[in-house]
Amino acid sequence: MTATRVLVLNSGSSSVKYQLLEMADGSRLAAGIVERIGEKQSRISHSPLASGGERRERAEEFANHEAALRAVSRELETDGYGLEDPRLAAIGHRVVHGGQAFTRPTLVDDAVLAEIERLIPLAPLHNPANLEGITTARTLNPRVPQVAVFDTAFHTTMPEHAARYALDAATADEHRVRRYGFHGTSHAYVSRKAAELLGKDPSEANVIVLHLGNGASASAVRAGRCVDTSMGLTPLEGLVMGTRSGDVDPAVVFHLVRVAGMSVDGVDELLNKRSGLMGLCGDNDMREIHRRVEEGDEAAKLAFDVYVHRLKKYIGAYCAVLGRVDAVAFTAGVGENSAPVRRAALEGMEGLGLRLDDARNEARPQGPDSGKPRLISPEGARVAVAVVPTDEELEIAQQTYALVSEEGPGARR
Ligand SMILES: Nc1ncnc2c1ncn2[C@@H]1O[C@H](COP(=O)(O)OP(=O)(O)O)[C@@H](O)[C@H]1O
Ligand SMILES: CC(=O)OP(=O)(O)O
Ligand SMILES: [Mg+2]
Repeated sequence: MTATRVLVLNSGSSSVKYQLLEMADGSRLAAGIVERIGEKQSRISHSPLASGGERRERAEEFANHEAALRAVSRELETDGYGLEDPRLAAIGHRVVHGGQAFTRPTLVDDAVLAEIERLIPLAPLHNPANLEGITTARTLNPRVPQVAVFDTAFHTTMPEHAARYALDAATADEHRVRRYGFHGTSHAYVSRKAAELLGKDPSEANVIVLHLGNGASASAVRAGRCVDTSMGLTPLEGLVMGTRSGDVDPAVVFHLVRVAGMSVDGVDELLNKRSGLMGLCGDNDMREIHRRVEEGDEAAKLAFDVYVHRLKKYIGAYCAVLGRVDAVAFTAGVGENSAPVRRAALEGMEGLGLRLDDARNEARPQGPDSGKPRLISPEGARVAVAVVPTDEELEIAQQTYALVSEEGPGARR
């Protein structure tokens, strides 16, 4: 029996999203999410897609990622897709921080695990969860290859002048302080899809990708290679996010420590978890912010305006970095669904060739078209503006499968 299936695990700080894909035809066999890991009301929601069976949802206390993954394994087993299934070719894991060491998908061994662990200080919210996902998956099936696909990998092509902070060089080198960038799997996938939508080869297209989810980042992609991105040493720099501040004057930190008497950990927590949209108006969900703006809520309006102003600045910056822009692609939860954010972000940018067709921007394609990339700029616009739904799980599965197919049975350990 040939092994043609890939299980993808995306372990976040408090959730695990997973998908089982059949690579022979690209179909999804099962998918689900475990949420609120470590809390009393954690829950699992599992959809057996291939059989068309009902979604199964259940509340259960999952103390950690190991318990969550064991539950995922049991759900898959119930559908006849146990982790011991010989049709499983590999398990692909999203790993957020790969530092400079990892520039491509990598077969996991003890040395790879040690390096992911060494990078924890640079991604304290994400890498520990990714590690626990990998070690648990290895325990559940020690024979199937485990592949790590890094958020940072796509950004390793950034030129040194974009990756460097203007800091004392010896200190920066000693402590690996540089800009790494994140969400790379999404930026890679979406920039390629945007080129395809224009009927171009990725090597011919310059694309600005705006990945606007809970975490948010922008990238400038020239001829299929990333040349700049908004996240830096950690996923805190750049755009305004759900709970993260994005760019601030670094002296804000000294001020809060020296004058406000906060601890360094306190400031870290403030900037990562109590800032962004949440900090400005008490809500991190863009849908809720739209609702409050409609009602005339001023704090929500200010949060929306700060979010959009930052976004606009990065779009302008990346027009300058790229010189010629073929497409601007909006993606992830906010980018794919919020017509008001897209409209406000591009307002007044006609001078840069950026225009929207309002009817296209407001349209909400249903059914099989809902997941497809679509243009929202008018016919004949100098720069194409597009909504391109991201699919990090599919991209991780394809990169994982390509690696184990290349390596052949020797990849098995
Ligand atoms: N219809 C919508 N309008 C505006 N924002 C939306 C809509 N649907 C989802 N979102 C926003 O998308 C965000 C989550 O994006 P997502 O890409 O799923 O995040 P992540 O994968 O980082 O958890 C939330 O802030 C949510 O408010
Ligand atoms: C790197 C990052 O910010 O990831 P997420 O958006 O999943 O939090
Ligand atoms: Mg996401």
